[in-house]
Amino acid sequence: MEIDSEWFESDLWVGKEQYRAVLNELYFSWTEIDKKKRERKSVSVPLSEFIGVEEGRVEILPQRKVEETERHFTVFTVKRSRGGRGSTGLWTVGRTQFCCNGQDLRDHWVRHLRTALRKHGASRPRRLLVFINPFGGKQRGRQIYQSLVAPLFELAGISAHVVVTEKANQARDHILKKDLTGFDGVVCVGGDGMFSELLHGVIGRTQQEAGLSEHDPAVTLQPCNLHIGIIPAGSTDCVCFATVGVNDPVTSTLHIIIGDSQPLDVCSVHHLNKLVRYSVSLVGYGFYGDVLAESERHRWMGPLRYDYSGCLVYLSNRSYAGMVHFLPADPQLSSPRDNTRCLSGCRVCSESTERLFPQSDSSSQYSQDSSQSEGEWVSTEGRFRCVSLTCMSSSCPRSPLGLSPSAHLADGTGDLILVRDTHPLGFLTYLHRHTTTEDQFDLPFVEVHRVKAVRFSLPPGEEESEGEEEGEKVMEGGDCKAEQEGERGGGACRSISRQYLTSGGKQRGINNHKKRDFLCVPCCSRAPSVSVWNCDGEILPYTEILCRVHGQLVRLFARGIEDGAGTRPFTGGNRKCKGRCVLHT
Ligand SMILES: Nc1ncnc2c1ncn2[C@@H]1O[C@H](COP(=O)(O)OP(=O)(O)OP(=O)(O)O)[C@@H](O)[C@H]1O
Repeated sequence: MEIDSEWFESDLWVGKEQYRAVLNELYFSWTEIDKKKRERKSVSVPLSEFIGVEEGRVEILPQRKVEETERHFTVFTVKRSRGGRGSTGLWTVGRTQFCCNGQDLRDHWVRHLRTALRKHGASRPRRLLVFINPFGGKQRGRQIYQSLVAPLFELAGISAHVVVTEKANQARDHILKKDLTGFDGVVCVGGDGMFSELLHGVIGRTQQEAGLSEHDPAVTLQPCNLHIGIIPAGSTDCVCFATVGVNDPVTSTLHIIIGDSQPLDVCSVHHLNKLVRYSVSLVGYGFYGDVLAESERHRWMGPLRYDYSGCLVYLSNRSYAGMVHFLPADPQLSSPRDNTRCLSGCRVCSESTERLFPQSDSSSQYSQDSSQSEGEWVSTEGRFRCVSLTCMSSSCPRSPLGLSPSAHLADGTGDLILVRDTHPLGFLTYLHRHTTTEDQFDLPFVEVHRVKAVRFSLPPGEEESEGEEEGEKVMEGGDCKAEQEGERGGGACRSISRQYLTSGGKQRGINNHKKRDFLCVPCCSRAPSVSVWNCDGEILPYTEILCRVHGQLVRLFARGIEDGAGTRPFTGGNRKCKGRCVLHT
């Protein structure tokens, strides 16, 4: 029966059918034996997608139920949910109950399967630090964790230390300051805001340990070893959607359990020599900044505020003067208009690994005082409807292909989209194309560039005043000191955005725009000459910024979007995404 230590096979029963089951070094498979049947059922599960094995007849979800019998064992595997057009990206727990002809054989199977799992699961996490935001989304974080995630972690033999947060930035500070020895990863149960906390914590901690200053825009940041997992439970789960293909807690849990690893580019945002924030999806000025800022004034409206603000901002018909300098990426490697999609196992991303950390002295390139003459920087100026930098496609339910459909998750570049001032109908066409498959870059007033860095400045005479900035909030470890800790919906920059709006923008030190009354009604207020930056759904306190893409800086427990699963709508939560990914009009 036993061939060698890797192989094991015997006859087994599933229900009333008899099967020949085989375990080899890569697969566990079982094939129907009935000789009369023409088409015999055969199932083969790669060990990499094997979750666990239990003695007896066992159910895990929706509730754990165990029927202890001597001859049965139950295996749990990843099961892909299939729709009409193939994989949907949604994973469920596959469960098969096997019956043996005696307890000895049952015990042999359980032992062999557990040994095979241990052997092939070297990259799987054993110990995780989990942060639950009890107030995220529909406030179901705790329930989602207890009913869907914890039982699967237990089945897979993962031990989790759980922290239910009591205030904003607790997760970030915990990661920055506490002993993390023995943890293989950190997981958040919440939305994009919680993910951002983990992102800042993990990056900050790694740089601290490497003795690197995050405030130096020229420094080559140390890639982070600690993986980040996202269990979607927020009102916006765009990062999860973009890296897994769906926002489903069970799917994300299974990606964590099997130790999937998706590297992710991160964009650092600096003002002078201060780190302002990290972003993984959108850094947007003009329209996207205005929509976010405007929506903050209407929080009382709930999710409707995004649609309302989108319409209001569109009707206000604004454009902003600015100077954009960018460092183009190598056009031989990929292009934002090459009609490719970054899918699981993406060739462009995997080939980029070798060239991501060049040993060049690039400090002068990233200085905010650098001019076009230095290096390969390109400059352009004018009036823009919006200036957007995205490190991923930023697809979301309203924009299934995203802000930049061919952007890559981990190739060390971002896509810079410049939408120049145009007539309202032209801009509406641009916005509308995000919701269809029409090429949004095929418009005369739109430019897209694949870049490694971007610097934005105001035209001469409109610069931010340095003196006033001294008294402003200074970012430490990627966030603002002036945060209002514990505030629901926290995030330092969110509190800034409110302060900013109530103070008419004075604290940002904009020279020429003494009072910023933002939008009153579309045409009754004098148009401001500066907008604000929307950085993954948070308002930045500076206008003149330097963005730099750090290739594969962090790793998520994910594998990118599997082929055929890219355009599935959100499975839960609502359809708002705060102009983090794409507009709400
Ligand atoms: N216990 C807490 N109390 C208040 N705020 C918290 C708490 N825990 C985390 N936060 C903050 O709440 C913010 C939003 O959380 P999260 O992203 O999980 O939910 P969300 O519903 O998607 O949020 P939103 O749509 O308001 O951004 C995060 O920026 C986080 O810093």
